[in-house]
Amino acid sequence: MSEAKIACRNLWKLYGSDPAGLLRRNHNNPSIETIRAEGYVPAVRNVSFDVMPGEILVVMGLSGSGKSTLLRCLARLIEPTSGEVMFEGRDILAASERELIELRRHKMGMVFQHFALLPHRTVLDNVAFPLQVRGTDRHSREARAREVIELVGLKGREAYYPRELSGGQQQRVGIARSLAVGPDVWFLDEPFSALDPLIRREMQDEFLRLQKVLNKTIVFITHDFDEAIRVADRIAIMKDGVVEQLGTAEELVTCPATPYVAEFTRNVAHDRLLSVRSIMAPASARTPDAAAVQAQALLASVARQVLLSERPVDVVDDGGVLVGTLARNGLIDALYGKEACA
Ligand SMILES: Nc1ncnc2c1ncn2[C@@H]1O[C@H](COP(=O)(O)OP(=O)(O)OP(=O)(O)O)[C@@H](O)[C@H]1O
Repeated sequence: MSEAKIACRNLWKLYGSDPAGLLRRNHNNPSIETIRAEGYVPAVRNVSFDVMPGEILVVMGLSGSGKSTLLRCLARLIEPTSGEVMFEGRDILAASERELIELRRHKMGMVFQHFALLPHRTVLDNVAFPLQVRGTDRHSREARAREVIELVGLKGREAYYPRELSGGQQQRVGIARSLAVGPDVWFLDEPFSALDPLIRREMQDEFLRLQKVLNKTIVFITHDFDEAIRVADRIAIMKDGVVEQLGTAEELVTCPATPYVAEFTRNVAHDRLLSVRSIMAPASARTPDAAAVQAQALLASVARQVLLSERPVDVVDDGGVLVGTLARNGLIDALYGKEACA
């Protein structure tokens, strides 16, 4: 039995007059050429993956690659054409409308790029709104709203109206609102895309800080690979509705499965992404050198030492135990040489 929080299997979403019929006529696996030739839009094609509890899965891809459709299918805001979506082991495609509403109200939080705050309500009322919808009494919902407002760093602005806040602050209100109901799962569709780069970075840091405290299961859409690297545990790269590769940022960068993935990851500075552990050579047990480097350190932070050392540098884990060595040529190969993909 899978322990995944969310699992989708063979998920399809095609737009057109009779997408289910198209799938049936083509053994549930029509080619993209057939789909297009018959006048259908291939939004999501045969996508399967698991999102584990506490994991941040980032979905990336160019505009139109199917990211939002996929995300909405996971929450069943859009009805998939076929396939399976399991939420905590429950088939949500079999859930009734009432069960779905309950699930979304209690278990799912959503934040979108253009988060529609209610303009005539204060920050406090905006954040408390989902609880009001749920029927929570005023005292409890306001207490909870104040708690999450503080969590996102907006304490003191409870009585402001959205128009009195900056874009970043408004997005924080959106985030607080989605957190008010205490969801287990968070769906974030380009939550920071509308913000300018500095604020965006600040929000990413804030988001990571929050996630450390909250430990949600998160599906996060972005079209920015730098953002993906910063926030993701794993990244799924989509093209024309298909997940071309799903893996850690390191895997995507060092072993891109397709030219499209390679194109996405081409400009990533390897030394700021790869850890010593990912390229070190194994070592047999012995006492490490005093100048050993940490296995989880980024290559950028150890490059000088390794390049200036005549001998391979020892690598130790958190506990100071020798776990490998890193030689100058190993570092040069990883940064400038040909990648070694298994
Ligand atoms: N209601 C709809 N009817 C027909 N086609 C649609 C509909 N919604 C989305 N599509 C198409 O499905 C494809 C995937 O769209 P989707 O919005 O999921 O892409 P995306 O990767 O999220 O793009 P963006 O980054 O621009 O938001 C696109 O070709 C889009 O035009």
